[in-house]
Amino acid sequence: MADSSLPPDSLFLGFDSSTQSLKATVLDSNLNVVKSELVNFDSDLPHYKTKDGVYRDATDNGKIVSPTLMWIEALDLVLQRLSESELDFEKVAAVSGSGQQHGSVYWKKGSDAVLSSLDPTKRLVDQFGDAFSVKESPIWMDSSTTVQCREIEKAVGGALMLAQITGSRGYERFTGPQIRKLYQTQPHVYDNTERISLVSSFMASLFIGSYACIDHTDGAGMNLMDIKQKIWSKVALEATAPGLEEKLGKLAPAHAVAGQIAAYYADRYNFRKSCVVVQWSGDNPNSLAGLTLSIPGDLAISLGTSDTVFGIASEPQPRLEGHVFPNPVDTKGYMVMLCYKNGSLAREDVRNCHAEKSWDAFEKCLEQTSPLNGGKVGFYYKDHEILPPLPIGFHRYILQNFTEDSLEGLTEQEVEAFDTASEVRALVEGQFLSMRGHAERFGMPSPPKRIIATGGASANKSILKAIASIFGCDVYTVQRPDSASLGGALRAAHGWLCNKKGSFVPIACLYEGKSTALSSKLAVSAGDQELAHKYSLLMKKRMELENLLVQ
Ligand SMILES: O=C(CO)[C@@H](O)[C@H](O)CF
Repeated sequence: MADSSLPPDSLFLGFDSSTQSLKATVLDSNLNVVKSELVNFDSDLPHYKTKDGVYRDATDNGKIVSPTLMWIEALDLVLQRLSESELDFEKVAAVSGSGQQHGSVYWKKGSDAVLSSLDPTKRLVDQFGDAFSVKESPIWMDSSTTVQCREIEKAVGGALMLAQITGSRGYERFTGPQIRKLYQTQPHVYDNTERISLVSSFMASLFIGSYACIDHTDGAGMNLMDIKQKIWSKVALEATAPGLEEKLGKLAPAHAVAGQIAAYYADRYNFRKSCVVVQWSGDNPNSLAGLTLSIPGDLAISLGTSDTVFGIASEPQPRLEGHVFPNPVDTKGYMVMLCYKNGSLAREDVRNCHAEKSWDAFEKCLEQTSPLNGGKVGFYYKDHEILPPLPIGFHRYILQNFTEDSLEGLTEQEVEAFDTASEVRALVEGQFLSMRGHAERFGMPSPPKRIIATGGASANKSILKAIASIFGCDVYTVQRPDSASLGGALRAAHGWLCNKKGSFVPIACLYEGKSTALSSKLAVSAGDQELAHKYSLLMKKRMELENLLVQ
């Protein structure tokens, strides 16, 4: 394996600009976490008046956005907090990070001049007040572009064709449909936009003081990039909006250096001038890196604002469900993923409605109820769901003649509510039964060799037990639930090493054989296989009920 030595006294700084917060993680050259900071948008930046980091526009069906300047001010604040924690910025050799996928930032004409002349005596947020043609960025929770999805699909030859070209069929949250909606509804704003960034490349641009490229992995979350050739797809661009390629700029590999850190950071925070900024990428791709997911049979489940299931694949096999992205840390491989919108916010909603707003009470409800929930099956869509594409709504069924061992003669009765404890279990089992059902439909390993769980809810043992029972495999966790910012720091080190070697170096050479913050440990052993079989029957019934809801 190549020499993986990182300079002994160097640090690697990773960020995660997600839906609700901006996190920072600092790794030393042994890949141990030496510092971490977090800025929560709602509580630390209350003057933006977001809820869970977003604005839900009640009038425009499904429109969900976030104030672009809030993300910038969060960066000012997290750097200030790192400075107050006495981080020696001079030791930082490389910076990288992750951004929530699909979100888009619209730079007004002339803003490259602002980026390239930042005044170190001022905060960043005080210098970008007039830099954006769109002040509130559409983000991944938005579901207002169904029309644009169908138009783009039709123009390229259908949903499956778009998936085969770009890795996904048209999805409302994807950047291409969002751009098309802007072009159609605000053409003057579109014309006045000189660069369109993803959240990932937007944050990288702030660090290098010029427009950063979009990377091959996050670029696959746009319905615009050819995932095999890793170039912009001409047919997809033309189906979306005119003159788009010029506004997107060039693509680059996720491990490439986006640029040298801007003088602003050396002057204001004492970063070394030679500090490199490695391409940022999407949050889930960074989590894949942070979890060191490299075994084909493994699956990761990330329990954050969104819930995602992802793994690696050697060949892209896009379908009408799910997503395929180039692997951010393997130039030949791919990442496969499912995404759910009703993740942590749905769990919090059920906790608040049925478990006294307490995670302890939530956990007690799970412990007081039995696996399979006596045949009580629920669908909890507080927000418009992605998988399956269903509107806001709650659906509850009690399976009649439920024997756990057979679907024979099984009928279902729809009800308004379950008892409190069953509501909690129905939500949890419903989320993971759906994941298992759609993972199998997407061709993901079933059962997986093991599941590595990350994200806030991965600290909840009862939830991990449900995952182990439903998937019938061991469940591992990592030391830290913030795998995206950890992945950002690891990718900073990886990109630094590739840059030093002048060629791609397998990321495993950084951590193989070492015990680091990236190591995972067994949290819950696989449930008994008989129970997993019973869950497979319940899953089949649930998928039938879901199909009826979708029709
Ligand atoms: O839309 C998603 C992935 O496709 C979400 O997981 C966002 O990346 C969350 F920020």
